[in-house]
This record gives sequence, structure tokens and C-alpha cells, in this order.
Amino acid sequence: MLHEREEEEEEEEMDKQQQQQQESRSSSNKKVDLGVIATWVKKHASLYEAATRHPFIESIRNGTVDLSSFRRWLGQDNIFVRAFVPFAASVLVKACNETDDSSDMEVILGGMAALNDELAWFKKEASKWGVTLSAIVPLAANVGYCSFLKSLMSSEVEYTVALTAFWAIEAVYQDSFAYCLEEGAETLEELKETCYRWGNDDFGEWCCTLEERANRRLQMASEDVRKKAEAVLLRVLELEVEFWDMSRVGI
Ligand SMILES: Cc1ncc(CNC=O)c(N)n1
Repeated sequence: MLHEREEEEEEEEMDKQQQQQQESRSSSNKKVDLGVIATWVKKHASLYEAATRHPFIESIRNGTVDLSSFRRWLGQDNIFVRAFVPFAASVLVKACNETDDSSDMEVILGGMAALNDELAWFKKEASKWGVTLSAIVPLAANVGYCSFLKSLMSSEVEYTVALTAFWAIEAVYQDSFAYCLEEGAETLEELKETCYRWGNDDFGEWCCTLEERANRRLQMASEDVRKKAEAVLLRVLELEVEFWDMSRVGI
């Protein structure tokens, strides 16, 4: 444990050096700085990759996906999104209370509008796959993730921390499903609509805008809030891995 901690500290030291180098380069020849979020994604690359290149996603991309796994994921995700809507609303409320800049509110509201379509889409998609949504019971990983969302809705959780979580949750899906639509992917035709829902370019751009808004807040946050935001990002990535793992139950 002690050894791990030392390694972590060394890593942190290296991060600082890298960032300083980057900053000095950026002032000399206008190279763009990595934002706080991109720095964290780089630092935790293996966990980020576990969340966005999970075997379930790889199986969608290479066309070998087990369709009963896909159905299970669909039913569970519908439950998750129903819990995600009030979480998104709580981030919106925090934005309205805490930020000086109404652009945040607009970006978050844009995300909520997409969630409205998404709920309708789940109903349609479920009937296409013969999944009865009302009969589905949330599995343990889903219950855990939804209660984590609930904990983030508390007014004790800083806006910047909640905004970072919002970005991470959306970005994992965007990155994962865009990967299934890349050139050379062998995604089955009947799964492309699902991949397109999160993998499309407009949603990709929206995620980039959300990332910029979160970076702006993280940059002006205290060290304490930044630490909390990083921890929440890691927790989201772990929960996403567990969520994908659920699709494999019983196969
Ligand atoms: C488990 C999980 N994570 C992220 C998303 C994407 N956000 C809203 O749709 C999702 N649908 N499900």
C-alpha cells in the first residue's frame, strides 16, 4: 500500500512537471494547454479505457455481440436513464444557483432535451427487441450506480464536482459508441441506431462543450474541490465498467 502511494505521488509529481512543460510551451509557441479533464483522462488512461473499450463494446464493434446481453443492457439502461434525468436536473439547479455564466445552463438544458428523446427511444427500441420494460428489475450494479447519482444530487456536493460527473457519464457512452461506428467496425445493422444515439457527431460536440464548461470551473476551483472532482470521475469510470459487466450475467 505504502509503495502504491509513493508511486501515485511520483505520478502526480510527473503530471505537474508535464503540465508545467506544457504551459511553458504554450506561452512560447501557442500550443494549446490540456484542460484539467484531459489531464485526468491521461493520468487514469487504463481505467478510462476499461470503461470505453469494454468487452461488451468490443463485441458490438466486431459483430459478435450476444443479443441476450444486448437486451439485458437495454432494459437496465432504461432504468439508469430514468434515474439520470433527476440527476441532470440537479446539476441544472446547481448551475443556476452557482454560476455567473448562463452558458452552463444552456449546455445542461441541451443535454436534458436529448434525454427527453432518449426516454421515448428506449420504449421504441425495447419493443423492437421484445423487451418488456415494466417487468425489469434493476440488477445490483445498476442499483449501486443509481444510488451514487442520488448522492451527487445532495446540495452538499459542489456544482463543479457534479458537472464533472455529468461530463464523465455522458463522455463514456459517447466514446464507447462512436468507437462502434468508426470505419472498419463490423457493427450489426440492427445495432447501429443504438450506437448512433450516443456515437453521433453532434453528441460528440456537445460533450466537448460540456468538457470545456467543466474545465473552466475546475480551473477556478479550490484544490479541495478539484480533488473531489477527480475522485468522482474515477468512481464514475468504475461504475461504468460494472454497468457493462452486467450485460454478461449468465452468459
Ligand atoms: C450507464 C450509462 N451511462 C451513461 C449513459 C449516457 N447518458 C445518458 O443516456 C447511459 N445511458 N447509461
